[in-house]
Amino acid sequence: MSGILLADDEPAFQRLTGAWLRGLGHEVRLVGDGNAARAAFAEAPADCVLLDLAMPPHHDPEAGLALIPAFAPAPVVVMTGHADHALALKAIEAGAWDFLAKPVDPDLLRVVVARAMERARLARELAAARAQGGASEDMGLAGASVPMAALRDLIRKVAPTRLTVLVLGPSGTGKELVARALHDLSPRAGKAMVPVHCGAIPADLLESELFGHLKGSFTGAGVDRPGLVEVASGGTLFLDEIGEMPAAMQVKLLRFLNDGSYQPIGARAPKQADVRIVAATHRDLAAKVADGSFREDLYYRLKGIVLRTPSLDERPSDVAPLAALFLRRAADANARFSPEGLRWLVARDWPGNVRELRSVVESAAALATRGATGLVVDQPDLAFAIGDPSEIPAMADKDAPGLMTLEQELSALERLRIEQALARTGHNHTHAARELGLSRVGLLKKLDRMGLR
Ligand SMILES: Nc1ncnc2c1ncn2[C@@H]1O[C@H](COP(=O)(O)OP(=O)(O)OP(=O)(O)O)[C@@H](O)[C@H]1O
Repeated sequence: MSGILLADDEPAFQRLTGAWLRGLGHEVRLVGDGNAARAAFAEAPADCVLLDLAMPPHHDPEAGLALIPAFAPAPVVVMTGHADHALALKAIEAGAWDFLAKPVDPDLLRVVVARAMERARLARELAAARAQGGASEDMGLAGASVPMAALRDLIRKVAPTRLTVLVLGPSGTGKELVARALHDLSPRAGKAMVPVHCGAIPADLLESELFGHLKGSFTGAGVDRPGLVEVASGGTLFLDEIGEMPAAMQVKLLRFLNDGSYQPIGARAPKQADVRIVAATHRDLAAKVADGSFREDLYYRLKGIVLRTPSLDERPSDVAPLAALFLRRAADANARFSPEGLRWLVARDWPGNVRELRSVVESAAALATRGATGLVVDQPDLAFAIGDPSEIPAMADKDAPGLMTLEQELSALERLRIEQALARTGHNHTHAARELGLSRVGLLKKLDRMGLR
């Protein structure tokens, strides 16, 4: 059984929300308290868990927070009272995937659940691919170009060691996939690989996130919580966006790298963990060292082994095979590009690299027409997916610039900017909203208005 597990103690909310989600085609199981939720999940995991934080038997949000890890690896969406922003933040810190304020807006619920289900689907696909091929020949890193083959060779050499690795390369070039491959090809493959996005966690939470805390060590620390280094024990800790790590944490990380010791917040004695560190950034770390925002000693400690992920314009021969791979994954084995579509893909620049290519191909696959021989993705589908009206024959009229009113032109521009931000951020609404200077809710409203959700 998969689908959604909805845990909430209000019968009316359960009934209405359950019915709404079922109406959207999801399978939904309903439970009314924390213990039942844990038991239901243990019996049959769900793709996504919707969790009210203050349920019987404790009616205590801290107890609700403590439940979250029991649902791993399913994404957990917590539901909190309207004014409970601090609680929502704690829930995210405790590993929740997203949160919804009550009363829950049904449209927001639909989007949040769709995102969570998508994540679960990707995790399943990945697990299936791994189970099929173990560490497959291309290690999940597609591309036959010379730089990619060289990168895979290096990964094969470095993976079995326990050396710290720094992965450098532009955004969207597969740095996280490299970390994953290093882990999967190492003797640590049976243990966890724990990714931490150093830039996404507020500076004052990062220490507790990484090293854990003891109950009562700061306001809100209601229970002892192990840090991610402990969760990753025996495995790999992937520190993404290491360049964003606050200065105070850099010192503590250096100590951990040097002798494997760390101190949970509130603990009297240091602890030890056996963790391999893989760090990554798209930033110029040397420049950060020069301007004083990154510690030189940590930089040299990390820089022992550096792997570089090449941008797509350094390996144009990979564009077509990667696009074909993403299209097969998004649709089916018979899906293909029209010759014009393929030419367009290969001829353009991909500043957002593989992430952008993947997102454009996936959106275009959803828009494309299915003919007798299968799905054919044509150039206008791709141009529309990338949000460039000037490249869509039906919309572009370069000889008649006066045809669009100012309002039409502005809304086309607005749509273009939004679609580009979505493509760049892999359809992450929070990141796209930040990039556009909008609130997440503001962005979602615009997406609704434009029919883009
Ligand atoms: N060589 C590749 N083969 C298949 N998929 C790839 C490849 N490179 C990147 N991708 C896909 O592109 C997307 C971005 O990859 P990833 O998150 O690893 O990039 P990144 O370099 O870590 O980006 P950022 O610096 O923004 O965190 C993911 O969906 C990933 O699966």
